[in-house]
Amino acid sequence: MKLVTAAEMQAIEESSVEAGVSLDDLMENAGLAVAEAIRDDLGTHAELFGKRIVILIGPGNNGADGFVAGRHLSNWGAKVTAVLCANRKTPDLKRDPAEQAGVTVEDGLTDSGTQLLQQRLATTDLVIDAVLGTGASRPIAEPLSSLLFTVLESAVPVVALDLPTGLNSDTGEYDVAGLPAETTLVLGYPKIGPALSGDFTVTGESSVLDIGIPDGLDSQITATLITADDATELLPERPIDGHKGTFGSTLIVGGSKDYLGAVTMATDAATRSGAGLTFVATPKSAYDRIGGLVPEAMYRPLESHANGDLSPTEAALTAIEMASRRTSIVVGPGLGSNSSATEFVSTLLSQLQPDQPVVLDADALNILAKTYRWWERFENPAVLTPHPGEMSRLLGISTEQVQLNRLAIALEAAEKFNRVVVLKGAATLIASPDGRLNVSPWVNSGLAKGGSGDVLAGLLGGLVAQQPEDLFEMASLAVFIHGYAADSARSEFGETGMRPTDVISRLGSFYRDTVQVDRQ
Ligand SMILES: NC(=O)C1=CN([C@@H]2O[C@H](COP(=O)(O)OP(=O)(O)OC[C@H]3O[C@@H](n4cnc5c(N)ncnc54)[C@H](OP(=O)(O)O)[C@@H]3O)[C@@H](O)[C@H]2O)[C@@H](O)CC1
Ligand SMILES: [K+]
Repeated sequence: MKLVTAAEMQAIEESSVEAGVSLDDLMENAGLAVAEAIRDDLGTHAELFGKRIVILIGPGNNGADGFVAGRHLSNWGAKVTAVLCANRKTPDLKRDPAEQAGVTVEDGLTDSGTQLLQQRLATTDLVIDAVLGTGASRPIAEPLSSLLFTVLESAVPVVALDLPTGLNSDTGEYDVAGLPAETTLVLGYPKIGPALSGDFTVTGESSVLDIGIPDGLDSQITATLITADDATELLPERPIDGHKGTFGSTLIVGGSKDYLGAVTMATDAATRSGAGLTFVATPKSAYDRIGGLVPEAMYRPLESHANGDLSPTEAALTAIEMASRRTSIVVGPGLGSNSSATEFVSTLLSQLQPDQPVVLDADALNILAKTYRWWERFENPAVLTPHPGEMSRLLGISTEQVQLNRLAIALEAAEKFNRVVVLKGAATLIASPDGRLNVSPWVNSGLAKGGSGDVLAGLLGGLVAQQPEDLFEMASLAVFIHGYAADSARSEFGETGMRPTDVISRLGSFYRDTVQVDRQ
């Protein structure tokens, strides 16, 4: 499912006009679709008759849509009052027809406006928020903030038209002076901001309404929300007569004397990915304590000094030998980033067969961030899986800068490094150097715990092992499956109580559920 930015929606509007569907057509379609959705939600025309509806009208086209919806609702028997929450341009083309259809227009901007609205709300069944849509451009100020607060206090149910006022369509940032909705009726395409924030307390339940945008214009949209159907399509084939060689093999390079859990979780996750074989290369100091912990995997120690640190040159030779017949390699979980680990990673990456796909996670990313123009030092196709802190180090900017514009940052990093980038966070983003961008539908604070990233890296390594040509697709699939399993862990333990190991044990559930659907 495509997700639009405000600028893309604007461009689509312009292309619609060129294709013969005018802005007026779109607004008429939008207003009618909103009115129909409200009527259908109530059940019948009879239910709508006599209902008291207040429409909050803003300064732009969102407000114009509100007038069109009000016109239809009034024609169908509702008692509609449009409350002006901003000055509107004259002539106000959608206002006159609405008034002719019986809509009462009141000015919310006068001194007595808020008081009048307060009285009216006492007998109002429904508020339609047509104040701001995709054109919101600055913080909400007086007198609008008081008007919106009056509505919020009244506890009358709110239906937002296109977006709840205060919710930024691109970033998902929410202005606390805004108006949360019970329902959001989204026009044409879902907006990317709400998907990125994942805060459904602001949008309530969303549905997307068809407003008659001509077909074929969505190629202008960069971002796609990954749906369960998309993920099902991406699952690597599992031929009935396949053997373990059919499903590829992954090598996980990680662990250190100080960090033992990360590589174990990545390995455990890889064994639930469907890959045929999982190998682990871990420093001798770690091998002595965790070697064999995941019984399905094959472990080998990497040469270490007496103090437990890697012996970089010999260890890299061993890892390269182990990597030689593997169809994917994961580097990073728990590896540490001291000088031995840094030299080891540099040597390993520069000597791998250049067509071998690599998943770079955790400490591998911190090591690369310290390496001058690392992206030119090896040729291998790769997926990088940074969290915002790791991304800030990779790009040399602050974490706040990353968080403020995650979409652009993910795309910029993918293009600059010429690698697939998974920018983790609420609604993880997957960006490809060719400009494609997928958005995870999962938002789950239960994943904000040490170990979640290791699980994702191992799962991804195992998926890439099965389909090494399709890094963007496998990264998107891994993020989806990881989120799906985490959702199941959340239903059992809650966001507070769930652990990364609970996610691992549920990684198989998406395959199981999908296969069951397939066979029904
Ligand atoms: N694109 C499409 O295909 C279609 C779009 N459609 C509809 O159009 C909507 C977008 O319309 P829009 O561009 O007129 O923007 P909208 O949100 O109504 O308001 C912009 C106005 O608000 C003002 N303003 C900004 N921030 C503010 C603040 N904090 N407090 C107060 N004022 C503020 C801003 O002022 P400015 O920034 O210019 O100073 C400007 O005057 C879209 O959501 C959908 O409903 C459909 O009808 C048909 C198909
Ligand atoms: K709105």
